[in-house]
Amino acid sequence: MHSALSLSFSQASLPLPNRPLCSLNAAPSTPRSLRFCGLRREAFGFSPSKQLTSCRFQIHSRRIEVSAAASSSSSANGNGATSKSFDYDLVIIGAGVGGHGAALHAVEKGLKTAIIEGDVVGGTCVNRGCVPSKALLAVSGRMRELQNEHHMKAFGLQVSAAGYDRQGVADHASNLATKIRNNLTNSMKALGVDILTGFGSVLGPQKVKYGKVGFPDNIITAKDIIIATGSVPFVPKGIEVDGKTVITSDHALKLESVPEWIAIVGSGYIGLEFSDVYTALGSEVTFIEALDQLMPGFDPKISKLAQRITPAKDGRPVMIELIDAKTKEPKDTLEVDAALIATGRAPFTSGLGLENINVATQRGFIPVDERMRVIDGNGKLVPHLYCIGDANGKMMLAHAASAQGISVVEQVTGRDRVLNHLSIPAACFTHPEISMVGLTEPQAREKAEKEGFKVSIAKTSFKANTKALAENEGEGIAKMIYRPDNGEILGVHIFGLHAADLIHEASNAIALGTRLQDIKLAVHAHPTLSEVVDELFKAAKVESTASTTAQSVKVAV
Ligand SMILES: Cc1cc2nc3c(=O)[nH]c(=O)nc-3n(C[C@H](O)[C@H](O)[C@H](O)COP(=O)(O)OP(=O)(O)OC[C@H]3O[C@@H](n4cnc5c(N)ncnc54)[C@H](O)[C@@H]3O)c2cc1C
Ligand SMILES: NC(=O)c1ccc[n+]([C@@H]2O[C@H](COP(=O)([O-])OP(=O)(O)OC[C@H]3O[C@@H](n4cnc5c(N)ncnc54)[C@H](O)[C@@H]3O)[C@@H](O)[C@H]2O)c1
Repeated sequence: MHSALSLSFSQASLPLPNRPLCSLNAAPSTPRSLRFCGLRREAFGFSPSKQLTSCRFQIHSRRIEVSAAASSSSSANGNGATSKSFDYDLVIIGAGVGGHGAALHAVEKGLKTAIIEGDVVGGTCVNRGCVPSKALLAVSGRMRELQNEHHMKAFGLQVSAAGYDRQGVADHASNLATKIRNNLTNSMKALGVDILTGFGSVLGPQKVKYGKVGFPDNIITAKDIIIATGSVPFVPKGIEVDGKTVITSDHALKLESVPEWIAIVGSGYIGLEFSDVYTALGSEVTFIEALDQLMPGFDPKISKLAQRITPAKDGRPVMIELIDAKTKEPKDTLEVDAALIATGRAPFTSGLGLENINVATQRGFIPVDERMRVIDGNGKLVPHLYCIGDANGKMMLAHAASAQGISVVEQVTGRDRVLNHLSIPAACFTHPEISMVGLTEPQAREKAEKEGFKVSIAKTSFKANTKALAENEGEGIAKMIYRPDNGEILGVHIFGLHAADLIHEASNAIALGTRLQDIKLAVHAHPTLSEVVDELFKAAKVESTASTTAQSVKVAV
């Protein structure tokens, strides 16, 4: 498998420590225009700016700061009584979406639960991730539509020049983050989860301390402990982030400026979503990607299509070779107004006291088994200790963190549950959206070759979908990879209007083991976008000897 695929969307996106920018060699077969030592320029939007400012790089490391004195809220109704020997049944370190999901489920299961937070409730997703970025993307979607005269005319609409107030857009993002943060906090308080403020660490088996620097530590015991400490932006060595001209997503989400020309280093989720925002607000965006293709984690068909229609004002993406792959000679210097470093996320696991329980991290990630149980330095499971979310690196997505938390609570309350990560959907909220679940085609073919089964592909487009056409959004495709011998869905990839919502029919089918020969008989309302997925299922050619879901798969109840 090509190394690019190891950074798959459906797998952990490992940051690449100590990897200098542009240090990767492209595959020898790569065409000349793509042969660069991992550095490629792709300009979308306006033609290159003439007036450019050099970026200065400085090293900056980020630490979570304890924001408030250690305190505990009183336990209200709903939070169960613990067994006598422990302060709590469950203590969670980190109140991001993973910790929050686990806490709510724990209370539902009757566990006396506490959650320790060293910064603000909601973690990355709510404060510096999913939530504010989707608010910015909601604005970029509308801007795109209003700016697209052709699109508007096709509806018979006339719109005068669209404009925006930068601070107003920024406020929309920060207001939404505040609102969701309050919702999260209130939901835990209402159920009686004790929210303990301070930096938490593991003192020993079933023992945790938390507190603020300079204050005495609070020590609590728990029958089970979940580490859910998340991640921070990963910045490759040698790049200095100043928060103004060289920024990470933490800064970009505040939208303190809209640079005329911005280089985005890394073409993963963050790079793509911010390119959507910046281009809609008038910036020229240039991608710099270390691997030999843009969007290396996506199914190749989808990434090709997405690149082709990434909005470009002049319709011509510019591609410039910067460094020779073989000689490593610099070919060009890129001078831009700002650079967004979107090269992955690093786990935030330092200071957790892992040495007290003989746990060694792997590139910062906490090693866990398929049940999120922490593995120690001797390869043994640490009793009563779990790690969920970005900190274990299995799948750096908000809903994956939460689902892992729920699966841990299920286990500690006596119901064994192994989460199928191949059934967890992912979506990139660009315009149009991109979504996926399961394997990409190259991954599926590799697996098929190893395990000796056949792979088939079904494709449909949005072009014939009535709802999409009514919206003048006929550009888009859906692709499914499946086994013709038994009707198993291996992967689904959608690119088009509301792709992020459409993927769930496929992800639920994978999670429940539903086979194509059954789901293709299900009925979809007309006219809806979900008919795109219906068509995809109906297009599958499953061998007549394949048994139905009920006979072939045991669905857990
Ligand atoms: C720009 C951006 C956009 C994103 N968009 C999406 C999206 O649209 N959809 C999606 O699914 N995912 C998205 N993600 C990813 C998502 O935010 C993460 O996968 C998710 O937040 C991980 O949740 P978590 O609970 O593991 O960690 P986090 O959300 O990072 O939370 C960890 C919490 O633990 C606290 N903490 C850390 N150490 C300690 C300690 N020792 N003691 C006490 N507290 C501690 C932190 O302060 C933090 O509050 C996005 C990420 C970014 C950066
Ligand atoms: N919509 C969403 O669900 C969403 C949105 C944003 C972020 N996220 C999550 O946040 C995580 C971080 O996102 P991300 O986009 O930073 O990471 P990513 O892993 O998705 O993409 C990083 C990209 O940077 C490239 N890269 C790495 N080092 C480089 C270097 N030195 N020079 C040039 N390119 C380099 C990689 O090849 C890769 O293409 C992701 O794992 C994702 O799960 C999810």
